[in-house]
Amino acid sequence: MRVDIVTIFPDYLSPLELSLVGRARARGILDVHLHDLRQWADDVHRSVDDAPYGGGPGMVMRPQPWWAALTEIRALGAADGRRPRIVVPTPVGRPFTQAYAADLADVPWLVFCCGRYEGIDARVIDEWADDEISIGDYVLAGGEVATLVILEAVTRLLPGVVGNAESVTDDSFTDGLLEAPVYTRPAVWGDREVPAVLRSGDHAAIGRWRRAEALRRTAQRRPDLLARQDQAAADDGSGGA
Ligand SMILES: NC(=O)c1ccno1
Repeated sequence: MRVDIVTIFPDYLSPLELSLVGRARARGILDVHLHDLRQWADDVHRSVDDAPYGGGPGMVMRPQPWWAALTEIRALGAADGRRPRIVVPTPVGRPFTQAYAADLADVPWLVFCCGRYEGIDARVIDEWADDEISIGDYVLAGGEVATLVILEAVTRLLPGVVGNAESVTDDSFTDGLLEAPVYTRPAVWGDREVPAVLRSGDHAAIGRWRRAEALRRTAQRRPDLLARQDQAAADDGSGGA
């Protein structure tokens, strides 16, 4: 997978050199290119923002640098007919979910546009954005942190990135539920003991316990996920969660 990231703060993306994503890059599974938006700004001051039409607080990112940047980046694929999927992280986007991450993990070329200030001129979004994605109902100072979140969730789904493929398929949300609690040694820690079933060696019972705990946790913390499962089950005629 190729990933291009356009930002006015390339250093904000330095965590992409570390850990899981860093290892995926070192192994050639992920090919990341960072671009400073200012290199495309057409004025001597390399300005990327201007006052908003209609007034209001803050500044808006100008269309010219983004148009030039995305035109040049998209042209990289022209020779062999490749076209990137262009993603804009924004609080007004579609909610990012595990399913969305799985969708993006199948895309060979992603381009992330990291907005700043009050956002990017709407004409850029209208023309260029394939996806506007929100990682949650809150506002960040820019799209860089959201890009890191999205990229980590996507990268761990790429073949060969996570050693034990099962740890990906057993993730929270993969089956629509929150994951069951996890434990490791020692069996007793203070006055707290690991549930006996997990030390029983009875894999069928352990599977039942984990499913029951996942359902309990999901009902307690995210009843909306259960409602979504029930609706999906009703739609395809199978039983509920
Ligand atoms: N909530 C978000 O995804 C976001 C992206 C940029 N600012 O906020």
